[in-house]
Amino acid sequence: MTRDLFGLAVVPGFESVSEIVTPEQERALITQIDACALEPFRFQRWLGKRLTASFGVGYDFARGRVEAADPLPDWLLPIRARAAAFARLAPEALVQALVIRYDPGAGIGWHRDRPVYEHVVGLSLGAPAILRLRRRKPGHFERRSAPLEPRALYRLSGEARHIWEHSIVEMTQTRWSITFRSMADGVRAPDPR
Ligand SMILES: O=C(O)CCC(=O)C(=O)O
Ligand SMILES: [Fe+2]
Repeated sequence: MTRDLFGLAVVPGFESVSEIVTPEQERALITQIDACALEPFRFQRWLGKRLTASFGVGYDFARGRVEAADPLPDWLLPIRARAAAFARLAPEALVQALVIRYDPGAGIGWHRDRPVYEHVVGLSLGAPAILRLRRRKPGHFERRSAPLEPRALYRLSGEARHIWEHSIVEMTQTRWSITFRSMADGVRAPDPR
């Protein structure tokens, strides 16, 4: 369990593990992500600054449903295996991989991941970032934050996944991430493309 400076658990259900890949592997992963057909995150007329590509399963925000995406490329499979081991899941349960590049000025606003997914496991690459967490309390938000170190995996489950919202402030240096997700109980992954 990740703890803050005062030794408190950041939020139950947030866990991380450092140095899951070497700096050489990190560079190779970044090269692979940059070679993907990255597109700005779009929602209706809103255009996000972060660049993304989905594998396995995509999400159509306009229709509010999952859609088929290209299968996971081979270079993602060893990382998915490690992410699954960390989260104590079968690798095949992590049906989605979302790769993101946050150039300077790009971040991600407050949200909880879509309820069609259950487990969320992410690998951070490039510049370090802070994952901000908040949950609504009467009249205020309770807030926490957790470091996202490059080459570290983190996991959101339980309370951190379902109750708290998370966000990342606009980056000043480039960060890349790979987020794996499983489908929620009773939600079928679309047939692969
Ligand atoms: O970049 C990250 O590590 C987090 C991305 C995220 O929160 C999301 O895609 O839902
Ligand atoms: Fe998220």
